[in-house]
Amino acid sequence: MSDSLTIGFLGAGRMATALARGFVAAGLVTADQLSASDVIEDARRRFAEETGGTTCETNREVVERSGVVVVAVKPQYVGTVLAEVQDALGPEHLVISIAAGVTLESLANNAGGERRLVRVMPNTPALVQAGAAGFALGGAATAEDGELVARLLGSVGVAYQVPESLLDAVTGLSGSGPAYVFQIIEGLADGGVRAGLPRDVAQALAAQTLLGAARMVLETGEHPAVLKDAVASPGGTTIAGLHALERHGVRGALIDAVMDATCRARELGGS
Ligand SMILES: NC(=O)C1=CN([C@@H]2O[C@H](COP(=O)(O)OP(=O)(O)OC[C@H]3O[C@@H](n4cnc5c(N)ncnc54)[C@H](OP(=O)(O)O)[C@@H]3O)[C@@H](O)[C@H]2O)C=CC1
Ligand SMILES: O=C(O)[C@@H]1CCC=N1
Repeated sequence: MSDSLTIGFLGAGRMATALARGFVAAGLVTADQLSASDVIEDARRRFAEETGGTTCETNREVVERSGVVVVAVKPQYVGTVLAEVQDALGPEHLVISIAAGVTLESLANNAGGERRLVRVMPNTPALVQAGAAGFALGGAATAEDGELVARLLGSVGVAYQVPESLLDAVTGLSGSGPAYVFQIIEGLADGGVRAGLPRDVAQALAAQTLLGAARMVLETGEHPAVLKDAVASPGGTTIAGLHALERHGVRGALIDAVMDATCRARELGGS
């Protein structure tokens, strides 16, 4: 933990709260090093309750209290928020935007080209230290800024530095991905209930199965197809289930989901 690290969120919504809670749970900061502003009083109250951080009435106040300023409003409000705080931002600030699609160029236009800017795409599992994020540094960001961002995101999951051109793909895959997986868990649990299991048991088995399978991919380093083949006995149950998934085009649906979300991120960024 660094006592001098102060992190302020402009926008105290779901992603800001997930990151802030994750940073505290990881021991990276204590609650008194966090602050957030939001136009919605309820969002400020929830941020304070869930993170223990300070909430401010204005975005400027957050900027004045913070070394790291995280822009966590919806993409369409990023320009307005940055323009509002532009003259409170100085060389002492590292500005991190987590907004889908919003480019470093657009951030620089609104925050000032000389500002140290980093574009990040996190995801909500940061809340439970299982986040997956990508980031790209703006022109004025230093190598130390990159290290700090890697440390921040690394404290709540994994983080990859990528060329900015790939951040929309990161958004379509891991930024939006938790929602796809929640839908898959819901569907598996429904299947379990359909087959006669109690709902709570079905949901726990579904979620644990995803967790276990994901850990096997990460920890064995095997190709998922190899691990899949090891589950499927000849003429057995698994190949019957896999056949159903193939009939319904599950892999194609997932590829489409990532591509559609990536395209939407590009649209949000104006390209
Ligand atoms: N949720 C997720 O899983 C992820 C989100 N992101 C990105 O994070 C950003 C925030 O998303 P999310 O947390 O889901 O959104 P939320 O709507 O939960 O949070 C954004 C908050 O900012 C408030 N806000 C709007 N305008 C201002 C303003 N001028 N000053 C201060 N606060 C303001 C919002 O109010 P209002 O509702 O009126 O807008 C809202 O409470 C987005 O840009 C999104 O692309 C990135 C990765 C994952
Ligand atoms: O749905 C969205 O636009 C945001 C960005 C990635 C996840 N949630």
